[in-house]
Amino acid sequence: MFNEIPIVDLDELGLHYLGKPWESTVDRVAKELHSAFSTVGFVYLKNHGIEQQKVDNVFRASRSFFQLPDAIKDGYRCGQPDNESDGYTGKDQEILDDSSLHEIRESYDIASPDGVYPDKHAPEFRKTIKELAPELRELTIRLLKCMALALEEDFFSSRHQYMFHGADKNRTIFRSLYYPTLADTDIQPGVVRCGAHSDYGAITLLLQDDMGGLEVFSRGEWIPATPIRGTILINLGDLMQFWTSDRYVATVHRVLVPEEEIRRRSPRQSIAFFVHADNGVMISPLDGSNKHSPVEALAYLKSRISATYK
Ligand SMILES: O=C(O)CCC(=O)C(=O)O
Ligand SMILES: [Fe+2]
Repeated sequence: MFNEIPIVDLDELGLHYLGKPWESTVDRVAKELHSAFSTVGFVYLKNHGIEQQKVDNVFRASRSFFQLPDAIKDGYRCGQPDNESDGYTGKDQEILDDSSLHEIRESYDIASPDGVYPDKHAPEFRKTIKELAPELRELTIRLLKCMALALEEDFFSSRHQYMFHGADKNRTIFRSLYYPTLADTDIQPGVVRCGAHSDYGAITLLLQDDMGGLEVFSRGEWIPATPIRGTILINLGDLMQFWTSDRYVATVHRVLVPEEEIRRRSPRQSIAFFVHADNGVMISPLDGSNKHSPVEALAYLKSRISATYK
């Protein structure tokens, strides 16, 4: 079926493979990504070479942080002078869809391996993220190279040199997301886990637990992005849509309050690796068209963040 999220097998492009990948594999993956990004805008990657154990370790360490009392978590709030990009965001502090009454979601952001971690209260958090995030970075470089091939541009990876090297150079963020259990009073119109939005940057790598709930708006309908264990979901952000003159789409997605009581009573976790171009990169349409006005990567991100942080 056309309106489905395809699964792309990375084969020797996965991190487990150390040699040079076959040209035929690179061509196939480039074509499959191109076709998915020009239509549904989301794709599952399999055989990416990142061990599930590393993902599960981040989920476990994150849970031990998110289950702490609010007063402790608030001590790590993001957006403080000494903690501008890294740190905690609580319920309703980031509203992605203006029509939401509440967005019941918490998150913790890290912008570099040596960022600000809640070591005192969640001692495993740092170690588990330092094991996973650099692998997501490496996988991203491989994906960007493939994407550039399909667009006949050897381009994107050189615009992302400082990915996950710190917010002063690049705003790529490793985000651990936590959707707490919901009370009966939360079951009302306008209350969601994550309001409908498109991501802001170039691409997003998303790892979900098995609770489900993510939906993707494609061809006029919401389709579920059902978790497939061992895969990573990839979607595009607005800047990649601008860059490609809308050939690639930054698909809108959301996470609603689950209908089944059992799922409302369970927390949900996910990890997003939001990939941004280096701060000073000017994003203008690669085909030379004037479909979008040039915009600086960092300026665009700041304008979106200031519209969503409360
Ligand atoms: O938790 C999810 O599955 C999606 C989160 C998301 O879309 C976001 O934080 O941008
Ligand atoms: Fe998103």
